[in-house]
Amino acid sequence: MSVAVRAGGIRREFGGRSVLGGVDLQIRRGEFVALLGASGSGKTTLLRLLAGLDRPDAGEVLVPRARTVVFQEPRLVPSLRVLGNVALGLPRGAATRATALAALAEVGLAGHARAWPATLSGGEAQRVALARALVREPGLLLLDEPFAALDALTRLRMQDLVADLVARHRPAVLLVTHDVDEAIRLADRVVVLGGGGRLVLDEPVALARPRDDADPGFPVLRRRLLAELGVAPAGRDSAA
Ligand SMILES: Nc1ncnc2c1ncn2[C@@H]1O[C@H](COP(=O)(O)OP(=O)(O)OP(=O)(O)O)[C@@H](O)[C@H]1O
Repeated sequence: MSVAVRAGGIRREFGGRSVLGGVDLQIRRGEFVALLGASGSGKTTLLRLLAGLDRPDAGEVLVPRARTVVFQEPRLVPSLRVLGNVALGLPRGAATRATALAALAEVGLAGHARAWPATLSGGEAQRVALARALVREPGLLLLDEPFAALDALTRLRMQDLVADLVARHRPAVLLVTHDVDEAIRLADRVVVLGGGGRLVLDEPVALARPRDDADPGFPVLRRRLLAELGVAPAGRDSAA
């Protein structure tokens, strides 16, 4: 399978302080990679470099031309209705309207096309942000803790929705998350960014889908990742 993302020797420092100390990361087309790491380890910095929102001090970043980012907050334009937000930046016309409506239907919000962002719940607004990202058929979808602000039940539903959408559209995905279970549930591979701003673990997730922690492999991988993150002593099953 061909490569969608090729990042090699990526370095980034801020004010003389090294944040990324030489990151090498490849993501194949259609592959879902979750990025874990302690707070401040540089996850968002790496995501921003792949998004083209920032430039590395050294190293090479090759990414698909079509990239979209979904952030922790939905970042909808309050003065545009839901449909206008999904179609924002696309050529106006019947074809765009039809694809934007189809994207809204995919996230279960076909009935909200004419609603204003202020009237949406947090989960609904984030689903609009997902529709806006997917309507562009990106080769690379970058998700920066997109479910972190949602309640636990909504978060689980959103994870299922993202799994479905990604299976259908097959973009390469980089998901930044603090949630080890979320990473295991969704990703084909989990990578961990360590203290020196380098990837210290790159682990395939070889569990059958749909995934849940009744699979004996789930807690084994959870323990391994938590130990790598320094969150829990190896041997404990429960998530942090
Ligand atoms: N534009 C910037 N200017 C100065 N420092 C920055 C900038 N962007 C990031 N940093 C610093 O780089 C470090 C890594 O930040 P980053 O947001 O990438 O970490 P993170 O792993 O995503 O953290 P978290 O999990 O808490 O969101 C932090 O110390 C942060 O203060």
